[in-house]
Amino acid sequence: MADRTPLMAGNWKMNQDHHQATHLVQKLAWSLKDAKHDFSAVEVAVLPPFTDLRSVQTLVDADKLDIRYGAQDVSAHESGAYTGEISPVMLAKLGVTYVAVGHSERREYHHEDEAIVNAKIKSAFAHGIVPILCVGEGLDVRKAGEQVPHTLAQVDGALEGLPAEQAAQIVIAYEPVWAIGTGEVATPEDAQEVCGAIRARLGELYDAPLADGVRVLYGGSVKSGNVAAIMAQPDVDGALVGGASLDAEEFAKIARFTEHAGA
Ligand SMILES: O=C[C@H](O)COP(=O)(O)O
Repeated sequence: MADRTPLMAGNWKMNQDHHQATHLVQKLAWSLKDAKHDFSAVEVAVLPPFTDLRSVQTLVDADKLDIRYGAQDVSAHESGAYTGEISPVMLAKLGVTYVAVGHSERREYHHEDEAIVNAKIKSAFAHGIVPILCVGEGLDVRKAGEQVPHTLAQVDGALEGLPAEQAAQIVIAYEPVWAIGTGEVATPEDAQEVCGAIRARLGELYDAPLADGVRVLYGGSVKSGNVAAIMAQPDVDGALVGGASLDAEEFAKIARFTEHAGA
């Protein structure tokens, strides 16, 4: 198995103004420093709202923090008459490493389909930003036992036409919609079933060594108390954390999941 560095990414969603963002990142950095966190062993990233990114960049640069940061969405276009959208060129200038693409809240409230997700992934890569592709099923699909084919269809659509050198860098987050913000965490076996299927599909679409190197995250009500069991699964390489990432100490504990296995 490839040596995949786990990634813990905090998706703040529409929370925290730019002053609060600075405090939250500072507190997270302190918590991780106190714990002597090894960022080469577990990577830590935050995805604040667009309006916070400049403040986070300034703090990370000034304090030389090892915390990475990213955006929650990106336009498929570089510039032009797209009111309200944010260009990948602008994000690259802000030093973002990652961008979430196709989050279920974007799919639901902004009607993003596979073609848009695919275009946004290509737009991010064209400017050196690594997409965190979000996929996952709703409750109806889960009840019908169709979670794997549903999620793989999303993966197929999102990756269409993506060259292997880009696919090799992508991060894919499996987030069952019924487990997001509900406290309903999927069992570790549920997470493994779909994360393993995603990796197998990458092997079919590209090749096994490429699939072996791609990080597949789980997201949905991840907390310090359940992260270790999820991370023990062979095809889960990290977590996309929503609510719990707004609490610096809790998110630091999630990043330090190896310390509280069995908690
Ligand atoms: O992007 C993060 C996911 O939507 C999970 O959110 P949550 O941890 O609040 O359930």
